[in-house]
Amino acid sequence: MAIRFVTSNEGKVREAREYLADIEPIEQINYDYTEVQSDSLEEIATHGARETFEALSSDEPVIVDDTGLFIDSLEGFPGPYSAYVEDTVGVERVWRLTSEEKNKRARFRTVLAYADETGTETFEGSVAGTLVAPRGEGGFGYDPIFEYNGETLAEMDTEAKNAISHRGRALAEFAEWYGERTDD
Ligand SMILES: O=c1[nH]c(=O)c2ncn([C@@H]3O[C@H](COP(=O)(O)OP(=O)(O)OP(=O)(O)O)[C@@H](O)[C@H]3O)c2[nH]1
Ligand SMILES: [Mg+2]
Repeated sequence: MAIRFVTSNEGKVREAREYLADIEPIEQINYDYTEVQSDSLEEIATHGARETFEALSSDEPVIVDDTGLFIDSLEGFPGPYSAYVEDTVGVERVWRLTSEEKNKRARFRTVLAYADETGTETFEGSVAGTLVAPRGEGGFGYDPIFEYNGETLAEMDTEAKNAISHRGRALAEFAEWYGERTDD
């Protein structure tokens, strides 16, 4: 049975497909679920997945991915507001905000929520890295300013990014759980 990935972000879908291709087909759908006002990615993703599953008549399970960039020197900003901050001030200015700070550490976190008729489950992944001046053409979002092991996420191909990324780790957890569950 296909899994419906509820998102407007094609980069997320590309990464999920690369990872889950052998498990289930991933179908992208747009559904404007309520983004609850919360500083918890888990709460936002769980509500989104549940609401979407209940609203659509099909039995096919849904997943929602809520991601944030948490910058140490800015007390975790933009965190759950990462999409809003990218759309308003943009990635380049987020870099400039932190370029003067001594501590350039940041962390990406993804919470993936899965919902079907039996309930909702969440899976989490995170990666720590260093903020740098933008480099690379791949990826999306904040990828060009986030360096891991000498390379920005935008300098990696999808497979290399998935192997170390917040989303890749959440997808790995999900795939393990989903595999065990469909075995029996
Ligand atoms: O450098 C990045 N590497 C990533 O792997 C990544 N994943 C998400 N993001 C960005 O973080 C915000 C998440 O917001 P978000 O979870 O609400 O997603 P979104 O609004 O883009 O799509 P949707 O799924 O909500 O429709 C948005 O600004 C995304 O561009 C990333 N940036
Ligand atoms: Mg969003």
